[in-house]
Amino acid sequence: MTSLIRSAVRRFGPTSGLRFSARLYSESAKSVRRGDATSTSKYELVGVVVNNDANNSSATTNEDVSLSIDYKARNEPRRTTVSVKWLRDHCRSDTLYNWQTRQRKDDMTGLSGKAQLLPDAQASDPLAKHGVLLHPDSQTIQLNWKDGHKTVFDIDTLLDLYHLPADTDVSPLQQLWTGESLKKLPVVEAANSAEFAKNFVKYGIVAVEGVGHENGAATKALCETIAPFHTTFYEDFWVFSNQAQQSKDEQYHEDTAYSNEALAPHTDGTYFEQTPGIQVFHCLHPAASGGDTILVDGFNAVRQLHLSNPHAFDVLTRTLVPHHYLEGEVIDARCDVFPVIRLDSDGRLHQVRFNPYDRAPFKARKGTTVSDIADFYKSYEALARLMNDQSASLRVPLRPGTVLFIDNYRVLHGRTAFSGYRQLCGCYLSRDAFLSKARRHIPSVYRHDVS
Ligand SMILES: C[N+](C)(C)CCCC[C@H](N)C(=O)O
Ligand SMILES: O=C(O)CCC(=O)C(=O)O
Repeated sequence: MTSLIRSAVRRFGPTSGLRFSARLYSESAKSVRRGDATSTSKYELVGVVVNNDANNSSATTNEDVSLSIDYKARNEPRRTTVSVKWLRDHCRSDTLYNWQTRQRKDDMTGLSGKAQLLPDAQASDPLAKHGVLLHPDSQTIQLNWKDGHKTVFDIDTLLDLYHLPADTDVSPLQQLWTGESLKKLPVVEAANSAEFAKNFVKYGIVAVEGVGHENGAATKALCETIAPFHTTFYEDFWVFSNQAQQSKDEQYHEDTAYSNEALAPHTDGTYFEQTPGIQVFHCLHPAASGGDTILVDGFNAVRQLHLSNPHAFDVLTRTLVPHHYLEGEVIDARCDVFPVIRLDSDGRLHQVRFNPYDRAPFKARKGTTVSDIADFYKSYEALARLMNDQSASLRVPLRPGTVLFIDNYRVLHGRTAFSGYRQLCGCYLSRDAFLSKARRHIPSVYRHDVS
């Protein structure tokens, strides 16, 4: 079956095939890309091959059919192959897609039966015999389905929906940094503002100055204007120090954060399934010496790892690492369902969960070999070295009045050892709630380019 179709395309050749099909199919299909109809195409549709990928190649109604689409990107010939099920599922016709709400209308109970092309034995064009029509004028591909529905994709919309973004590993709104490139904390006038949101999304850190520091009250009030608390067993808001154990006004837990020891860069809450998304620090009483805050762009470090040691990157995106929080013998929290590097479905960096201190015992798992474990340690160590590379970190002596907001999905924090009494207040805030409100300030993060 495939060989027949291929030869048909080969006989006419993609371009001539296009001319051929142009002769047969003059109607211009309605492009499914909404918005500026005059936008110039990013791609040039060259040709299509219908592949019947089923073993029993005699089946004509087999749903294991795919289209290989030949196109040009910046005049370079490319090919992508897409299942007809995908094409039916992503149809943007008003019948199958609610353009008002940008939601599909189908309940997915019958995709297999619906994703069947309608052959046309009378057609002379080899593609049309399989229910596929090319419309070169509108650079579109039309699929005629057995249930009578017609799907039309313009080549740009199809490829935008189907392909991963250009090989960028972060959102275009994020700017990765090192201490050397960023040099200082991004400071904004007001917390609940567009500037605050844009800087938080861009750098993963942002600070507000001039906040009252007699106690934690002004900081807490400020945080409440930004997002709901992400409450945990640490409660909503805290004031803590290295002498908290002796103080009735400060929160104390059995954790090195409540000491004067140095803390290497880490993210908090790796032992929660939902990691606290925003970490807030306000130093109310600086140490006699030391106690500087260390900040590292974890996404930048992970990108360096991807470039220098792709195998280690791969290991850390797929090895689930257990973390826990213990108070004495009691395990207050444990999570072992996430890797250190979480990618989103586009392959972009979504979250770094890196806390060497809070890792739980690495249990021997079925199917995990000793060399897998050795591989993991080599990979984790490689990332740890990048996270602790001093040239990568931004060192900030937090002072009373300056409140620091950290994206705990991306930026790691730590501190240098210190002497004397050092008091901080802060909290975790809901990152989802914050980002959902931020959309009015940074619409391009959320607006559909192609829905
Ligand atoms: C922020 N606050 C002081 C409440 C928590 C301190 C404990 C942090 C814990 N080791 C972690 O990394 O998650
Ligand atoms: O004391 C600091 O500056 C940071 C403490 C810390 O890492 C934490 O509370 O998670």
